Amino acid sequence: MLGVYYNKIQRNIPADRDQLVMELRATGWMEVEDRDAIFKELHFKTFNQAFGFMSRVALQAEKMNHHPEWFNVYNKVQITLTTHDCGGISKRDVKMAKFIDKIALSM
Ligand SMILES: C[C@H](O)[C@H](O)[C@H]1CNC2=NC(N)=NC(=O)C2=N1
Repeated sequence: MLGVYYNKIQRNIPADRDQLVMELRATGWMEVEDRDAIFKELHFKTFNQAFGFMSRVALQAEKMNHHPEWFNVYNKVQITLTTHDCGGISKRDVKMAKFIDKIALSM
């Protein structure tokens, strides 16, 4: 099952990929221009909230063995998601993006 799980969302199945990326776009994610990855910028009220959010995402990332590339300054967190093993966006990234959205809403 690991093979399936890690599968890149193929560019040659545009309908599937477009559907998933469209759903993510609706929640503020965008496709990165120069690599196959998705990106989102989140703003919190305080550094404490931003870091609290990051802590919860970090625990989930470790559980999934799927870690975000991220950058934090005070209350702002920029996140890029991609899958090294397949060199692009996979279902793991979609799962992580949805988790991130859920946690951000709960902060
Ligand atoms: C060797 C290790 O399993 C891999 O590098 C894991 C760790 N974290 C990861 N994180 C992300 N975002 N993508 C990966 O493909 C990935 N793979």
